[in-house]
Amino acid sequence: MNELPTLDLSRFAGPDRAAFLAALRRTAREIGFFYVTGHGVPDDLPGAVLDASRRFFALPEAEKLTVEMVHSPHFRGYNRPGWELTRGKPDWREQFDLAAERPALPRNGGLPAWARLQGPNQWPVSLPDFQNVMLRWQDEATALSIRLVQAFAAALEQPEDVFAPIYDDLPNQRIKIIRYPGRDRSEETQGVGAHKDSGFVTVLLQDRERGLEVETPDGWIEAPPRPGTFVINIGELLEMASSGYLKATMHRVVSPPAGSERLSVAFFLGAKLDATVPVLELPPHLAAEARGVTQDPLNPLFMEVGRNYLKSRIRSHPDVAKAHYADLLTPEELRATGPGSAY
Ligand SMILES: O=C(O)CCC(=O)C(=O)O
Ligand SMILES: [Fe+2]
Repeated sequence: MNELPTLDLSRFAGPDRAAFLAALRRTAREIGFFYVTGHGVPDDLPGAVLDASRRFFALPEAEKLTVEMVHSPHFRGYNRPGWELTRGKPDWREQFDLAAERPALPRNGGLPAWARLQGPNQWPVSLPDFQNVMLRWQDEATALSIRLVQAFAAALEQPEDVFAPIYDDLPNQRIKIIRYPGRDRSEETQGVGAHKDSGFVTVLLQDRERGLEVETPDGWIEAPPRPGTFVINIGELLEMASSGYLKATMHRVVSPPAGSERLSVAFFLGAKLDATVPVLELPPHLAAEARGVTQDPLNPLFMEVGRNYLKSRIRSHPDVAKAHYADLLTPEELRATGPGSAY
């Protein structure tokens, strides 16, 4: 196999549903990554989201730094290239993170530490349309992701809404707008290091430049942009809930060549922060094919959604952790300085 399969989600509601679910089940178990068509997202939206993203990155650095992530206990805002780490190594991408727009909870209300993740976004003041476009994308991508989660549930012969109790009302959405600057081939090429995503599913919108790579049983393959599609991948939450039937797959981005750049916008659907991941009871013929969850000692997984999510945010953003979660860090973590001070 040297390219990702393409699945037409509109078949989920059509006469062809059983064949669609069989293809989805096989793809989800073997690769965990695919292109989706028939997704129902309005035609104008992907282009508008990419245009707004391009305008954001074109702002003067001083302005981008007014919304730098370190100002936000909720891990929202801008990171300079090199300021996010994957497995302790800097990713060469600048990015802007936003999530569900909700009020911050009181810090000393006896709530668990992950409750600090909820809160408002930071918005760039000189781009008044940016917020509208991004929140519209958040709504559309949430609807698409929930539809996909329903399809995965159906593919595993569960009720479609089996996961609704852990995403209803307050799903944990996140959008990451990303620009990968070009780099000379003699330099490091980590745009973003190999990782799995943590939530239910990820919906990825790519501009024109390639760079995304996906680990398959036959080795790493490229997942170049294809107009009219999104790249979908399964996160660790669905892998845990399905005892490893649905596969959370490693992926990475290689920096584009010097003189070019790559833009992408990733949407992540996570469960409610106060939820615990349920373990589905699979029918025997599917349970026999489930591979079990792979635990990585460098990245322990927790079934409590808020705890798991806060762990990954703290590991990725040591500067934000020091500014807002110092009470959770060890003296050694607190002493470390600068973006490269991985722990
Ligand atoms: O930019 C991309 O294509 C992928 C980004 C990604 O995997 C992530 O941010 O989790
Ligand atoms: Fe990812």
